[in-house]
Amino acid sequence: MRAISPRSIRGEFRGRLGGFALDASFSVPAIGITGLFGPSGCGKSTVLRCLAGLQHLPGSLCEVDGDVWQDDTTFLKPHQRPIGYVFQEASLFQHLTVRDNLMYGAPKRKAGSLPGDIAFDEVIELLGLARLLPRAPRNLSGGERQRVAIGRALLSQPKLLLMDEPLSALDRLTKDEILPFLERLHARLLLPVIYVSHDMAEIERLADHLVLMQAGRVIGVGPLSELQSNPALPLATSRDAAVNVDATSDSYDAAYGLLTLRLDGGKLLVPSAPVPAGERRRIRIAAGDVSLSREAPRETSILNALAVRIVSTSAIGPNEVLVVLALGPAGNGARLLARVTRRSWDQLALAEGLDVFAQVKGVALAPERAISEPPK
Ligand SMILES: Nc1ncnc2c1ncn2[C@@H]1O[C@H](COP(=O)(O)OP(=O)(O)OP(=O)(O)O)[C@@H](O)[C@H]1O
Repeated sequence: MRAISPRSIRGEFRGRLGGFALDASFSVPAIGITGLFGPSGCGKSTVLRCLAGLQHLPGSLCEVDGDVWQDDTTFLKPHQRPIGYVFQEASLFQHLTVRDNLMYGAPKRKAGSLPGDIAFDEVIELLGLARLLPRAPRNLSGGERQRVAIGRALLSQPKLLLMDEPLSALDRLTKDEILPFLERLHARLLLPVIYVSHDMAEIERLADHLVLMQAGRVIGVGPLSELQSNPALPLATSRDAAVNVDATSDSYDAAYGLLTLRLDGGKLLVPSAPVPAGERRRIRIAAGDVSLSREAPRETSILNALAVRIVSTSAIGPNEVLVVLALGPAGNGARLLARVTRRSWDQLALAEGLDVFAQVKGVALAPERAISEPPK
């Protein structure tokens, strides 16, 4: 008998849709946000529709947190699956107020009355909806409409929230307005989310885990930073390759406006407004902002020079080398990427396994983000 894994979301979806062949298998933790990422047409929305039961591919498997939604003998219809679904464009009922839209689809019991329920007031507060409650949908901006759609999905008390490119219909400014709301949801709610996007910037801000797709297949599954630093995957070799690392704020130097962040295997100094000690923040370090040196750099204006070990290398084109680095003197801390010229690689006689120094020219600190605890 096949073991059902609690606290995980498992999908094995196979089949043909017209000329498109899907063969996508993954297992991710049933906590936090899992990004489903890949180029247009690779099958992301189809996988989401399979999870929702909107697409039935016989012979497939779907298990969520210990419950079987699909196997050889079971196929739960969409309304039998405890899911919330947020689409690209919010489809609100025009004849209902925002309050009534929010309560549409909510279970008849009082929200918050069962353990694990998301309370009405909490949703209103998290999504900043209080002043919108009496309004009609036609009097809302695109961003406000999408926040209401997210609130409505949450109040249906789902076990899994599916979001299909929820920001892609919005302009840049509106996206930036909504992202902090999504980050707050992520920090405060335990609800697992599968988040489809083809915008890596969104994935980098929100996702804990990633399912990477290409042409109907899953080509990588795992924690975001692991996939970002895997040279066999296209994220690491792309022009704007970067690694996102979760760090903890340490001391703050008010005289220079510099925050010390602790990360697995090292410390970084980042220009920042004051941040209380002990706060978890996500940082982004681009491969192009990391250079290597054999000696500990002295008399340099670069704030951060970290002891690292060279884990692996691969050529990118004829004149560049992608270097995977591990922080810490023992080379077992957080991973970073560096992109150096082949000439520098040869001149410095760099090699895999060597202990060197990584000079980090720029670190982007996420504006404000409490990171949910990783699964036990
Ligand atoms: N019911 C269907 N019949 C035939 N082909 C389909 C059907 N549903 C999806 N497809 C095809 O499957 C492929 C994957 O579509 P899907 O919408 O899942 O991709 P996607 O990765 O979400 O793309 P995008 O980012 O552009 O939304 C596409 O080529 C699409 O035309």
